[in-house]
Amino acid sequence: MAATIEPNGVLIFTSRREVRRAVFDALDLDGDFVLLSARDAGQLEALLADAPPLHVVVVCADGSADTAQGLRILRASPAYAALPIVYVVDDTPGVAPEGALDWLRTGAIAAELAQRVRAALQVPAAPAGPAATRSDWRFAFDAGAAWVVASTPDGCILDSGAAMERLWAGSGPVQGRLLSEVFVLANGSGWPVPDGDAMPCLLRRPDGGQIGGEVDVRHIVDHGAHRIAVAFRDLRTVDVAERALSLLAVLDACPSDDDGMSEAAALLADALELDVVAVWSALPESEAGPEVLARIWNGPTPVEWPEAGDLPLLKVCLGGEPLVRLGDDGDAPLADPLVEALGLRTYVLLPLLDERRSVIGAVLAGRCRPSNDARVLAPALRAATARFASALELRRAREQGRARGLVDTLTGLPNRLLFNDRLDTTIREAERTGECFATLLVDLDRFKGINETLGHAVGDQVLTSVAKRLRASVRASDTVARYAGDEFTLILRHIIKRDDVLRIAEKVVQAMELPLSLDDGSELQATISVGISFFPDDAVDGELLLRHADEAMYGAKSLGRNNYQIYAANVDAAQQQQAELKVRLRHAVRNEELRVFYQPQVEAESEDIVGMEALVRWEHPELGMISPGFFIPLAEASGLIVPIGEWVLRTACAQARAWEDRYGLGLRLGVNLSAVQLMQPNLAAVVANALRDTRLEPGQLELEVTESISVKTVPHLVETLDALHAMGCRIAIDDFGTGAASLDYLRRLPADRIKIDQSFVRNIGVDPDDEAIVRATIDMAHRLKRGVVAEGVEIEQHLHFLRANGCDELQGYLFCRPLPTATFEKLLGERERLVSEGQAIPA
Ligand SMILES: Nc1nc2c(ncn2[C@@H]2O[C@@H]3COP(=O)(O)O[C@H]4[C@@H](O)[C@H](n5cnc6c(=O)[nH]c(N)nc65)O[C@@H]4COP(=O)(O)O[C@H]3[C@H]2O)c(=O)[nH]1
Repeated sequence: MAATIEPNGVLIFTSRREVRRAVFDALDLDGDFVLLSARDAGQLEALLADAPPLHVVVVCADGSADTAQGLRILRASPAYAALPIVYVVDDTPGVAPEGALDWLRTGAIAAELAQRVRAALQVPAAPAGPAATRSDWRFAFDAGAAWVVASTPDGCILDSGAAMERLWAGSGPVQGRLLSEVFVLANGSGWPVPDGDAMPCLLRRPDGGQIGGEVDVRHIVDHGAHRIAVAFRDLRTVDVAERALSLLAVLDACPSDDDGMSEAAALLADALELDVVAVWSALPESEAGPEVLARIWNGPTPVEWPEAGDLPLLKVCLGGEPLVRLGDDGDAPLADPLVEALGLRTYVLLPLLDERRSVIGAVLAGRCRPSNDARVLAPALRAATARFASALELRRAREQGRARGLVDTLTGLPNRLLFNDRLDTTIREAERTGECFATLLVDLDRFKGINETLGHAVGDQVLTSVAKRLRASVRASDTVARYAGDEFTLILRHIIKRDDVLRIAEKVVQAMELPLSLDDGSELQATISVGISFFPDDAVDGELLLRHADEAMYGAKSLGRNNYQIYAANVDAAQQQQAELKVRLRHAVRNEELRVFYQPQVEAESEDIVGMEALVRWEHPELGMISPGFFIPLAEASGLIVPIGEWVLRTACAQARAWEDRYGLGLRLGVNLSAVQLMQPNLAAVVANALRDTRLEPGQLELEVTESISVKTVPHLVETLDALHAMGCRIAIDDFGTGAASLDYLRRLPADRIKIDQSFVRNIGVDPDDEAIVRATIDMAHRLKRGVVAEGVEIEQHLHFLRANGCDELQGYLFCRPLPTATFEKLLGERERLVSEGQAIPA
């Protein structure tokens, strides 16, 4: 008989619930580990008293007194003193926790922890006492930096990283040298210097070679000894394009008003070490002459600026000609009072062009010394110029009056210019916050025909009504703009799941279903085609996002109009893959490739588990775990959802019964029913058989019916659900609030509970409209004597809001992700253990 391999005991010690949860999720997938957790030193002590077999400890190095106390308890126990510890540290660089065998940042738990714990298991137990291993200096620096560590105060280099060895290569060991021999600080300071970042510095090699760069310096304590850690960044590797791009990103963060323009000019001057940056606006039709909008002068002495109208170079540039002078060589420059007054030896004067390529201003960048960095200067300035030009155009539009310039007079919606500005702002924010959003391009089908046959007045009425319906289909925080003629553009913010956007797109298309009423009392049926692209998946710049949405919109048109399509980089390939998967899915049940995961639902006040939702997964042999969000629609389209749904129901009921027999908690089991299943005349019999065969109490089974299923499209929906209800099963309305008929649903269906859709929960703290919907939904459900579960509870803020507003139960990543059967079982086991010990129940 093969020997069974005992799982390794891993102790997780942290008071931070989100870290505990992440560690649990990362380690508890394959059953290799038995996990124990302690939140504080007291709990740790109680746990160790039972002498559980432990092999590795994962500790969150939060610097707290309680963590230090816990570590002392661990080290004081002879059985555990030599256990390897893997530390989890926050994402900012810090100092190595004493005695760390290994460490990782919190952000890397999911990707790296299991591997590091396995590696730690291979390390022979170290003798108790302070670690004698070589220190790991990655704590002090970003990964990949070329670092050295020196003693203090003499600055003798004791240790160095691989990147440093590479820079030093072929020149003997760097250890033993003095910091002052190796690093020459540009400001002339001698070593040691205080802590600091990005200090310009030369790395001097014994072969005489010098490398220009920067150093970050940290004074750290390692095992009680004071050290200086120095990280060197080789600036030779900074590529031209990268510098231009990062400059552009900085400039982009400036607002597009006059202050923003001065801010951008100052940033440009700093980044490129320019002595002067000036921006002029010049309207071709204006008699007033060029107007200075921003003027940065970093030159040695104050100067008197000549009148803009008297500058020959500016005049040439405003005529559309760029002027570049990078040193004293070449033809004698055109005499210019400004160049002379400022003493410029290097300058670039570029025209600013609007979208129609008309000159609307000029930008001057210059230095009082010759330049040898034209490769950086030219592209960086070109990038900056585009930014100044669009700010200038926007400013001009604002000057012309908000009503005329930025808002479309017919529909009252933002126009193209304002939309582009909002899109840029949204991109900048999203880059900072990591938010995902969608861009929709909406085109009226056959609008040209309406305009030509019924006249422009009717065309205008159609556009106005469509604008109103679009505005009404989305949230107040979303943008709807009239982009051009019959084209509208939308930005849908804070998107987590693509499905959320598809739902809104569906709503937008459906919003046109009712005919539009015209002024003369007649009616007209309009339809629209919608293209969707996603930031950042499809593109990270506004122009490309719109281009992709446009392509998708043409895809919708070619599919017969009156529908929406998502941008797909390669539509054919995606369709081909779907067709192949459909074939494969046919055999998934037989091949035992489907799995049921379970996600706990907890009582809002106590956070104790009261139920679970069964969620199917497809473990494709080559593609790995496939989400139901992807394959359930395929299964529905091919009718395969009927056998798959029945398999999920039977598997989950049998499991719920087994847990009931073992733990007796009366947990409720939620199982999703799709519209196709609800259309089967024998559904009630299928459910009854599953309950009979598995011996699960009908009252423990909750069938979840999504709100998007329409009473109209599923014949006998009410009767079917009534029959299931009469059997004793509970009915929950899933995704509540996302459809058009929420109230109607509640009144007509025998629902016991509603599940607030996660798109609303996610916007708690983000969108007051959605908060109001959540509050109203809870209130309405309670008035109608229905229970409420909130889905997608991810952060403490969601929890507090939902609790404060009386939501009964909660489900979401904050408490637990959907878990495979074995892991869920461990969760129940852990709960039982804590309850039997009289301890608080794990959240
Ligand atoms: N972002 C986020 N998501 C959270 C959080 N908590 C739970 N979720 C996810 O939200 C979904 C909840 O299920 P659903 O609304 O019924 O939505 C389900 C359901 O409509 C469908 N589905 C899953 N299993 C079945 C099934 O057996 N039969 C049918 N007909 N549909 C199923 O697929 C959908 C997606 O399932 P999953 O991918 O498992 O996604 C699950 C779950 O993993 C959270 O805090 N944040």
